[in-house]
Amino acid sequence: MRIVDLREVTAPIASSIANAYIDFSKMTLSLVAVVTDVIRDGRPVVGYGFNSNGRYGQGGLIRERFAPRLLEADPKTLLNDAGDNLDPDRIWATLMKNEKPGGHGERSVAVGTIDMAVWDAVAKIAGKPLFRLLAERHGLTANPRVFVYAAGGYYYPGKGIEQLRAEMRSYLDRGYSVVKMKIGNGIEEDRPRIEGVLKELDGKAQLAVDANGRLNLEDAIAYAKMLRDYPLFWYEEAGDPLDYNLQAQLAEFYPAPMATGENLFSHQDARNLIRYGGMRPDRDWLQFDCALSYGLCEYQRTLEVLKTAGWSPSRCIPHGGHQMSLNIAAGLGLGGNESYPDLFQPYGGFPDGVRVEDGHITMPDLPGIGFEGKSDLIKVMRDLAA
Ligand SMILES: O=C([O-])CC(=O)C(=O)O
Ligand SMILES: [Mg+2]
Repeated sequence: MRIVDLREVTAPIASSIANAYIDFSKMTLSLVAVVTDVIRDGRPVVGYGFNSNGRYGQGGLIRERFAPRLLEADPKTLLNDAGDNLDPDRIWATLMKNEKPGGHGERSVAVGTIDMAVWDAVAKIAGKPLFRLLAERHGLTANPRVFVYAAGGYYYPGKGIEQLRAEMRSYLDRGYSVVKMKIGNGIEEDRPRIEGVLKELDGKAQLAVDANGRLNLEDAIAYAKMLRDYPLFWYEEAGDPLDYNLQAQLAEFYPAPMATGENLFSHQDARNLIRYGGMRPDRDWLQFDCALSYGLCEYQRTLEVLKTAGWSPSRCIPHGGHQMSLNIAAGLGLGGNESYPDLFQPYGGFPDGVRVEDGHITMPDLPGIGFEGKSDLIKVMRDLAA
């Protein structure tokens, strides 16, 4: 049993949306295929992975550094003790050989993308949905019903409050109970946007707001004072992701739930947020996204760090809207997952036929991560592996 190839293609996921920090006019992602010599149902098992939006494709790093490391390794060193499957942690250690600690950034995206494909292959070789495999490995009971919320509400050229309200209405109509919109371009602009959306929701769903790290301490506090007039689901990523002091100070001005963590890419950074960011385990939310942060092998270490600090995995609702985090949520008891109903296709979203009901989806029993159940996505994946 061995990995015979690792392929990468950098693909566009560009759109004309913008948050308070970046626009997505040149956004890309890496799609990878880990091809094995294991045969299931008459064809070789191929694991697939991609990074989520917000960081760009990592073709250079994957092709120059990580794929060669994996393909040059003695295949036996990448297997589990029983020799009947690949071992994700041994593969992870091989990928990260001769990498210094610290400075977690783009390489964490490259490794997270490959790691997703490896776990997909491992669950397919085991013949199980990844969420069931994960639950078994951790001695837990899987729960295929997962909370999801609808993320959107971007700034968009020429987009007025009426369009924003219509967008949010469409999420309500599709079964979501929590929706999210962007803020951070200025209180004068954002207050009427928030009030318009709340009016549209009319108490039938809750609203989360996301500043994408745009605000300095003074502005983050000014926003906090404005936002606490409204019953929000959460106030997300007010300031720079590494400014733990800002996050900690904000709690004095904002008693309601806050969320952050999508731009922290290692368990060490997650631990610093918990140690120094003043995050409150009884109400705040952690959004670490394995596809940007060294993958599920690292995410399991992050969950250990949280446990040690007294945090439940149910406080985690990852960023990114991909099926990998849906599997982790269903298998390891996270609080849910993000979803972008109208963006980043064909990568994000759910297998065909999966519907949102009362803000939840139910995972179908598909081997691996479940990409084979999403016809537009598996088509581009198979094109890469062909
Ligand atoms: O706009 C983005 O970069 C995505 C984002 O923050 C989120 O989904 O929370
Ligand atoms: Mg965000």
